[in-house]
Amino acid sequence: MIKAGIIGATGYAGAELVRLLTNHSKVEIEFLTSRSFTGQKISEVYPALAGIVDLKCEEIDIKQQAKRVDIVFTALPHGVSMSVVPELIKAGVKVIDLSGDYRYSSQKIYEDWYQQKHESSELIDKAVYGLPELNKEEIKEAGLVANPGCYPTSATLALAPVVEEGLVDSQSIIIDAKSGVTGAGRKPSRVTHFSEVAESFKAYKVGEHRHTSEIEQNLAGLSAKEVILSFTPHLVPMKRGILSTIYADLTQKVNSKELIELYQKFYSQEPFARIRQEEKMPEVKEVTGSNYCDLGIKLDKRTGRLIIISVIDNLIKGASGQAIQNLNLMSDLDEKEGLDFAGIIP
Ligand SMILES: NC(=O)C1=CN([C@@H]2O[C@H](COP(=O)(O)OP(=O)(O)OC[C@H]3O[C@@H](n4cnc5c(N)ncnc54)[C@H](OP(=O)(O)O)[C@@H]3O)[C@@H](O)[C@H]2O)C=CC1
Ligand SMILES: CC(=O)N[C@@H](CCC(=O)OP(=O)(O)O)C(=O)O
Repeated sequence: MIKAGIIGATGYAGAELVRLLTNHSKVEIEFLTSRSFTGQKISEVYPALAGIVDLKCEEIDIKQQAKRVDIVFTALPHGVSMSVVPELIKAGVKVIDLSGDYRYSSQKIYEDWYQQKHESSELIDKAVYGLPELNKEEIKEAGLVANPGCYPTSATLALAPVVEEGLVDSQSIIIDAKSGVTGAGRKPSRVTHFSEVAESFKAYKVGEHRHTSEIEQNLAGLSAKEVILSFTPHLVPMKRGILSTIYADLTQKVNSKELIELYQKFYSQEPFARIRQEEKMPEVKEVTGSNYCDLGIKLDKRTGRLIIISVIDNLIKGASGQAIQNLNLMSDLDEKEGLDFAGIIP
């Protein structure tokens, strides 16, 4: 059995890791950490786990915790992850970090967009970006995986096939994405509490969200040309899910059938990317509770513009499910282990 620890287990991403790992046949959870709930059982924090995982939350103590495990998930806010990851790596433990701290190959881009100094820049070159559909072989060999952000997962999977083929103008891309409120984490805030969010719908960080740079980095790796795009995130009154509507100008004439075939070919070996063939576009509820990213592709015949709809569950394919997919690859297991289930119906 692979022994795993989860640091930041009482947050939404950490708790989702706990929940999903209870169905993983090759992983045993060895420890969980939290500051606010030290000494309490995770099943007291989340009664849904009662009788399934009753481990007590511990304080972070890397020296002794690193000896007990093979792999650690760090589900901490960005800026905090980089204060624990170096010690874990030094202790010889594999790490999957869910924050933004190790997602960038350029320290400067990280510091510009996250507005903070990178405290462990020596690990930037060692970290592998954990998007299995694009980076599988590197992830298999990695000691430190930087799990992607939720919006970048949805947008990158939607655009990768056409950007790689040079079929879209890399400066014409517009990503209009909407997220459920769990994307902002469990910590309460004025922006996310019920009466602020319910029955409303708003754009935020317009023209300046940090995920713009992560998506650009991902697509630049596939494109022969510079990628500069517009990304606007929105908050919608639902708990989970992201729907991205993406627009891009085509560089050459292609028809809908050819586009769908391109996507099917690109993702033919990928168990968690599903391409819609029919007219009906994917909906958030069709992936909620699952690790799938569903993609709908449409050519707007009047404008000749490509429109892509991409849906994921932000806590699963956008965070904890993808982290388990990465663990499977790093551990030479079936990529689908512990994740092979449909979303919740309806
Ligand atoms: N929510 C989502 O949809 C996604 C989240 N992510 C990333 O995953 C990470 C976790 O996110 P999420 O679970 O939503 O966030 P939460 O705010 O829900 O949870 C954060 C966790 O970290 C702990 N924590 C917070 N501050 C500190 C600190 N200074 N020292 C030690 N522990 C701390 C919290 O517990 P306590 O305060 O008790 O210590 C809690 O367990 C973040 O980096 C986030 O950006 C990535 C993709 C999607
Ligand atoms: C709805 C909401 O607030 N979402 C978060 C993104 C969550 C995520 O993926 O963030 P990381 O890059 O920090 O891991 C945000 O916009 O900041």
